[in-house]
Amino acid sequence: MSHDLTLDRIRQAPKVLLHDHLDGGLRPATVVELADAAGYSQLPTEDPAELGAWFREASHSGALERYLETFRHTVGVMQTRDALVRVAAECAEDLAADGVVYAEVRYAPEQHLEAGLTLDQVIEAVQEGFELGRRRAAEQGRTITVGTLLTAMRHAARSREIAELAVRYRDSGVAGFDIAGAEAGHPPTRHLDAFEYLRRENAHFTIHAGEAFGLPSIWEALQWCGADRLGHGVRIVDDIEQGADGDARLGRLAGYVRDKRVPLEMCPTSNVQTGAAASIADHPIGLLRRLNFRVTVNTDNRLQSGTTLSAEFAELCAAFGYDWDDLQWFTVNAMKSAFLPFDERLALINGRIKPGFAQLKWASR
Ligand SMILES: O=c1[nH]cnc2c1ncn2[C@@H]1O[C@H](CO)[C@@H](O)[C@H]1O
Ligand SMILES: [Zn+2]
Repeated sequence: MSHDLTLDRIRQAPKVLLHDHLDGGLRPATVVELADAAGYSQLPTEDPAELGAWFREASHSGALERYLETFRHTVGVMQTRDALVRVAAECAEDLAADGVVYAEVRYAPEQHLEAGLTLDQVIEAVQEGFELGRRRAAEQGRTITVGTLLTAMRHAARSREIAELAVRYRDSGVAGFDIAGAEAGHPPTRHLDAFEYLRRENAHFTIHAGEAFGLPSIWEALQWCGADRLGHGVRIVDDIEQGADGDARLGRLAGYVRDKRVPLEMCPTSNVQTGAAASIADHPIGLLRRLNFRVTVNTDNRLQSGTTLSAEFAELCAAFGYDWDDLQWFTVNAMKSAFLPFDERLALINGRIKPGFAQLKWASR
């Protein structure tokens, strides 16, 4: 690793985040305060530092299903308008403080109805929170653009309804759609009507696929559902054969993913926690980057992983020796893959990302 790629310097780089869950990114202290306000008594501890450590440990179980159990506490305290506004505002502020200039943050509106909010009220509260956070960040000299992705839970049956909301709110801050939740036993084709509807509406969507389940999940997400991007997609390496000579041979599906430049939303720490990768050093991102797949780097759940986008990059630099050019490559990949109009993507690449990295490279000559 080049010695100047410290966490502090990486924070200064203008970064792009495509895969981050709103209910996986609360500050531990906020979880405690919201639980207190709502009379939620199921937290394992009320000490913020201990709670942060608890989330990291409980999420490091080697299984996605166990990892997802921790969300009962965050979703549990995100049931009122005020809570949703606060969590979204803090999310925008925290991402901006980490140097993120463009983010797409996802959440499942259907999980926030327990205290009587309607789906529309949930979406409007979250949008209001992001606008508040954006303004607070701007007051501190940090410009961030945040879009949201509406997630439908893959074990449930509301995907068509949520997809319709993603279309209805697309001019009010919603950038796209996603499905999440336990992957094994819940193939994306169960939600085909939602995806077909979105395609007819010229809308964008990503699908969590190839995380806890392998190639069939990726194949369905792309060839049956028509996903624009893959959430994780790590298991695409199962379709790549590495010869003793160091040569890689791509199967049909891996070849398709690379040829079509399908964006992979990779989340290294999360993948180690759920067992999708043995360690950061063993993470398929090393191979996929070498083979020039359209790889992007993401946080998934900052609370459960105790991470930030800068920290994910720092880990990758330590494991794979990445330099500023690599970090810029991941960032431009992400910006190119965003669910944002082409002219706005280009403006961020040329107006913020390239000048920002040029400055960092210049300073570390
Ligand atoms: O990595 C993941 N894989 C699959 N589902 C996830 C992951 N991270 C979070 N969620 C699920 O998405 C919901 C909405 O944000 C969360 O409540 C959690 O259940
Ligand atoms: Zn995710």
